[in-house]
Order: sequence, then C-alpha cells, then structure tokens
Amino acid sequence: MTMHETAGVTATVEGPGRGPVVALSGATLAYGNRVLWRGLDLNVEPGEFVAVLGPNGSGKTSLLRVLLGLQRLTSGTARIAGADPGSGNRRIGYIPQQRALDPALRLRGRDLVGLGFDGHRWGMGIGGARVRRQRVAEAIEAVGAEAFADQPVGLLSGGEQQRLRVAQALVGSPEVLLCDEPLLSLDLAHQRAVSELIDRTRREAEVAVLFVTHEINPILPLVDRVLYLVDGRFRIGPPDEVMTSETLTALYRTPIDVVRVRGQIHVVGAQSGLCEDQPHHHLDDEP
Ligand SMILES: Nc1ncnc2c1ncn2[C@@H]1O[C@H](COP(=O)(O)OP(=O)(O)OP(=O)(O)O)[C@@H](O)[C@H]1O
Repeated sequence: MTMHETAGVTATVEGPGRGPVVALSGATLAYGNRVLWRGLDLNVEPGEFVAVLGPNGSGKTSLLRVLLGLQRLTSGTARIAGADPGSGNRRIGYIPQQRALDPALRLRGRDLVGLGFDGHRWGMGIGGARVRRQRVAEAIEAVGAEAFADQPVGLLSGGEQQRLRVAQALVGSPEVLLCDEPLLSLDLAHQRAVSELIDRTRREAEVAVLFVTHEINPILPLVDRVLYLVDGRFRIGPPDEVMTSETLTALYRTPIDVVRVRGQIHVVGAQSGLCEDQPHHHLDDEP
C-alpha cells in the first residue's frame, strides 16, 4: 500500500487566525426528556485533531449529525466551515459509521470516490473532468485502493469499502473532517495507514478533525484534545487531563481506573459499556 502521497488535499486556507472551523456555543441536544449533552462550548481550530469519546448512546454520532445539518440543536448555536450546519457541506468531509453497502450495488469504487468531488468549485468542463479524474486517482492511491477501485463496491469487503469512504471524504479538499469510527473493520495495518493519512492531511492542509471513536489508543499520538461525553455531562481537554481516574470517575459518577501501560490508555470500571472496555491489545501484549 502506498500511503506516502497525500490525497491531493489542499484545502483553501484563508491564512492564519481565520478562527475556529467548528464552533459550538451553549449547545444542548435532547430527545424528549433525555439530554444527550448540555451547554457544550467547543471551538475546533484549523489543523486540530479532537477525539470524541463516550459510551454507547452518549451522543457522539448525534454531534456529527448536528454539524452536518441533519439534526437541530435543542438550544445554543453551531457553526461549521464558516456557515450554519447544512449550508456549507462542500467544505466538510464526512466518513460515516461503517455500514455494509448493498451487495447488488453496481457503482464502481472509483465512482463512489468521485461523488466526494462533485459539486466542487472547478465544475465539470473538460479541464474540470481531467482534474476530477486526477484527484480521484490520487485519493484512491492514498488509501491503497488501486487494486479494487474498478470493481462494484457492493462486492468489496467491509474494510475495502471503508478505505474508499475515506478517499471519498478527502477527495474534495475539505476544511473539516467528521469521522464516525472510521477505523472499524480495518485491519491493524490499514488502521495505521488511514490514521496517518488523516494526520498528514490535517497537518499539511490545516484540516480540522473531529474523530468519533471507542478506542483512543490507535490515534492517541495524534489527539490534541478529547471531548468525552457521558450521560449529559462532558469534559474537554488534552488526553493527559481528561483520561485520568479522577476526571472519568467524576464524569461517570462511579469509580473508574485509568491505567497507562506501555504508552496505551486502558479504562477499567465496574460499569459495563465503558468507552475503553474492549482495548485492541491486552495489557500483557508485547508493544
Ligand atoms: N432522532 C432521534 N430521536 C430520538 N432519539 C434519538 C434520535 N437519534 C438518536 N437518538 C438516541 O440518542 C442516543 C444517542 O445516539 P448516538 O447515535 O448519538 O450515540 P453514540 O454516542 O454515537 O452511540 P454509539 O457509541 O452506540 O454509536 C441513542 O440512545 C439514540 O437512540
């Protein structure tokens, strides 16, 4: 797999000090009486990598849905890529939670990736079509998908489909990347490769990344800040501040131990469904 080339990602950067790419202020989301999160203030700067953690049902995907304009806040405000959610989607790359595509889907992988480019400002004149083809090819190469890019996507494995989704999200040179558990169903080599691609993209093109995950360890070195959601409450801060026994005990309101072993974080608690209860590596694994 060749992951050394960036997926032709050169987001339009309006210069230093252009302000947060994602801005939530006093944001509250409730379904009926159930409050997922309340009073959330979060600014994500260009190039910043924010991991969104929390147990099942804590509202991680709902946060991405708010930013995509698919779900209205109950109160507070949200802005993304300089616009209200739902109106600036061309500047947003989105990697949805893995869902197997219909096996009968005849669309080729290359065309799936191309959908991520369409609506782009270059339009579809002769030059535009050439640029589109080139950018799609670069994105496919960046995720190591050349070997299967011309096959119907419905026949590909879950991991192959997922790599094409990553390429689709990056091909339009987004300003912000919203990722919903993008490493799920990828083997370890491709987890590393996709993480590195996202990391390189955000550094080179100053793309802000919001990365929903149940497992922080594969991305721990990349994370600038963690947003940890639990039962309507949240904490935001660098991993060293949030991923501590004290902070998570306060957040879960039940005793939690955060153990660091060989550079990895393991969260241990009596309550089932904790964020890190299924680490990729056991504590006695070799590093
Ligand atoms: N439109 C809706 N109406 C009512 N409840 C909803 C709606 N959308 C989501 N929910 C509920 O809100 C809760 C949060 O869902 P969400 O998918 O955001 O959680 P999550 O943190 O991403 O969970 P997981 O880790 O399981 O993916 C869930 O209990 C879900 O059933």
